[in-house]
Amino acid sequence: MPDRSTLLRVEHLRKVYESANGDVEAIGDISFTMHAGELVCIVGPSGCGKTTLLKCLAGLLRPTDGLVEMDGSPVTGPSPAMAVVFQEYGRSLYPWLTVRGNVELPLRHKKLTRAEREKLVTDALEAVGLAHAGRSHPWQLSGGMQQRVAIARAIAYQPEVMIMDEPFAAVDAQTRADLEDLVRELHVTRNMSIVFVTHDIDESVYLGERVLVLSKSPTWVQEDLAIDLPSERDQITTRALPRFTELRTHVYDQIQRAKRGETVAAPPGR
Ligand SMILES: Nc1ncnc2c1ncn2[C@@H]1O[C@H](COP(=O)(O)OP(=O)(O)OP(=O)(O)O)[C@@H](O)[C@H]1O
Repeated sequence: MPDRSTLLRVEHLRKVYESANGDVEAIGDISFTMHAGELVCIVGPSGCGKTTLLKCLAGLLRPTDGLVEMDGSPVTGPSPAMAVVFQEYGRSLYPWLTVRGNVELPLRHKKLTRAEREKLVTDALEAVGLAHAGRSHPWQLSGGMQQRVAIARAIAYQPEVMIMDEPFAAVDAQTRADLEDLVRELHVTRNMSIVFVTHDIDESVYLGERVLVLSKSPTWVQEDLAIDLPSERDQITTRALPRFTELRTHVYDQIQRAKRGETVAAPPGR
């Protein structure tokens, strides 16, 4: 049985950017919790504050108000319990290091023996199907393979939660499908807890056990939708299920409402 204890708690999170041209209230009031072993997707209209939310979760940005808690402790900065995978894999990998070197780099901050580091790197590269590519350099690999390296680096770090910000937006459709299946596999076989931000509605329904639909900015959680599809998913049969169509139509409709600024449920505390 997966552990369903509370892993991440977000309470009345608010973020206002201050700038010379005036303040921008990106996040209005967001609250939700996530259990260990869950895969939660976050979608919303363009510019609604998805990246801002993710940066607050990862401790890369300080909220204006509210609380992010990981395992019951406030997140006040980047935490070893979290690993972030960004869309721009090209910029997140070091071209002068080999694939193994890139995956190993963050582990140097952990108190591990060389043998332990080697084992974690080998295991992570196997998990993403790149056991054969350890001696290559990132620039010798396709975009999809480079993103696999970035995912391997996150896995090797053994975070309690992997946070992914539109990680497949820059790859072609076939590669994207393969990478989606990799994320499902990591979640199912390794019980990995994953927060996955995407602008792609079908992707959110295909991957998630829950989909949080955000309102337009200043953002709140317009809907927290349970995705009641079978845990075993594949690109052809799952996407052909009538329930898949119902769920993606529902999320699409919610996002259209969000864009129009229609209040579907009362924003908490507003
Ligand atoms: N550093 C900043 N200073 C001022 N305003 C900002 C800053 N970063 C983001 N914003 C504003 O905050 C709001 C939310 O931006 P954010 O990038 O978090 O949204 P997003 O949903 O990730 O966008 P996209 O759909 O384009 O990926 C937008 O109005 C944006 O212009």
